[in-house]
Amino acid sequence: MIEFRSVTYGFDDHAVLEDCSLEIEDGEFVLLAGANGSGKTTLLRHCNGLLSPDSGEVLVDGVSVAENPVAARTATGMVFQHPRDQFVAATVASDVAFGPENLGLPHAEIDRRVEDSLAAVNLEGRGDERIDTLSGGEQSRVAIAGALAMEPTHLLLDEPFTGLDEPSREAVIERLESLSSDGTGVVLATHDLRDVSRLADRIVVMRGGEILEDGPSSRVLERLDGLDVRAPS
Ligand SMILES: Nc1ncnc2c1ncn2[C@@H]1O[C@H](COP(=O)(O)OP(=O)(O)OP(=O)(O)O)[C@@H](O)[C@H]1O
Repeated sequence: MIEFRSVTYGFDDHAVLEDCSLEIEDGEFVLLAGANGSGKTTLLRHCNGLLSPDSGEVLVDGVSVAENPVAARTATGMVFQHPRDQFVAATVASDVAFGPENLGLPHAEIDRRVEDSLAAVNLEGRGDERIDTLSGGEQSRVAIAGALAMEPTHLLLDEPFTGLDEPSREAVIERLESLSSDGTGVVLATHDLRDVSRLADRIVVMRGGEILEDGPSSRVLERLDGLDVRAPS
């Protein structure tokens, strides 16, 4: 479980998160919705210790992220909005393998995870390519594969569909759907709820650093007017 307890956070003097409290159960599929600048990315970055609250606390599986960021990072696989920020190796397969290698897994298991994760994002057979020769959308898919390969309890994705073409978007949605039905928790930050709202158990809407709505998808979808979120048509 991921728990935010009264989390407040600011950049300089500018408050970005205000008293955010949220509990995300294992296996839940949660859409974190909100306009640009509403605080979604900032909230997600607290789950793995990239940011620490000015006040309040974030816990993953009952353990404070501030006290044990390594445990939090193992349990929560994060896909950043700008994938270039997260690459650590030169080629596709070596980047995707990096996380599982750090977990000390056997080679055969690492190879299996790399292969499965690349297939999930339509990049099978492209493991030897250099990341800096890929398009932006392909790089996004490598970043998603890297998080999938960690087989985390919760997968956290920040606007993962930006720049993806339709087949890749569909492949990723399909993969999220199957991961979710296999019990992986998914938290997907987006301002565009098309295609994904049907997958979610719950929608949390942020505005101005506050949690404005939090409830079952069907109920929240009826309350999106004026929240600058693109609703499913
Ligand atoms: N490094 C930073 N320094 C100063 N202010 C920042 C920084 N990162 C984010 N902010 C500010 O925090 C607020 C929330 O930003 P955040 O990126 O969390 O929003 P978001 O909902 O994820 O938006 P988007 O959909 O555009 O990614 C914005 O006002 C933004 O300008």
